[in-house]
Amino acid sequence: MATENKNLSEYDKTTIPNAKDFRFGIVVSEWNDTITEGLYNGAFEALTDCDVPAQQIIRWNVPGSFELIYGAKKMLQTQNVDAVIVIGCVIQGQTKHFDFVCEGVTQGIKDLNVQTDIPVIFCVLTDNNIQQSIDRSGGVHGNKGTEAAIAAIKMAYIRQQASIAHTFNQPLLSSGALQIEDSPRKIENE
Ligand SMILES: Nc1c(NC[C@H](O)[C@H](O)[C@H](O)CO)[nH]c(=O)[nH]c1=O
Ligand SMILES: CC(=O)[C@@H](O)COP(=O)(O)O
Repeated sequence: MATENKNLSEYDKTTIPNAKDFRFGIVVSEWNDTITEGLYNGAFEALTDCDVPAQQIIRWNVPGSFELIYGAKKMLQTQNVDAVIVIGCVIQGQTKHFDFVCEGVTQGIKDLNVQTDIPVIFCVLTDNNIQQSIDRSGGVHGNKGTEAAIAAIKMAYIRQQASIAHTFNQPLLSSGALQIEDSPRKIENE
């Protein structure tokens, strides 16, 4: 399904875990800042709508989308957060630079998700033109910042529940609910 068939701002609060105790880092690229500010506002408003206190949302700015990688890495290393959202807008220019920036950021953020324990949510528009960016940052297709905020809450919850499940050696059910048995299973290979 392409974005044009899905409004990025739609979410069902009944399907979203309790986020009031989570802390979120948001790293925002200053390139195409009219777009990235719109994405940030979508993310911030969705987080607060899901009961995340504003004081639990940390924002850092970086020059461009390529710097989102380092900014997110330092956020993870120095801040007590449950998830990080990186926000950028890369728009095709006259050269191949677009390709390298998009690929570099994609791979860099993927690497952070593999190498660290904190989920990093990819809220980077990679558009052919400014109109596509406008449409996806609060325009006709909704706001990708909103989508990213909801993803951040859900991934922070999975991280939290998976940690508890591991501690008690209990299964984490597909619903995301823990199945804590009366007496925790004997830990294998004790
Ligand atoms: N053209 C865009 C860029 N380019 C800048 C790079 O992201 C980076 O800051 C520079 O290469 C220095 O390392 N960045 C965007 O976010 N969006 C663009 O459209
Ligand atoms: C993504 C970019 O770096 C690009 O917008 C820069 O424009 P150009 O390719 O014309 O130098």
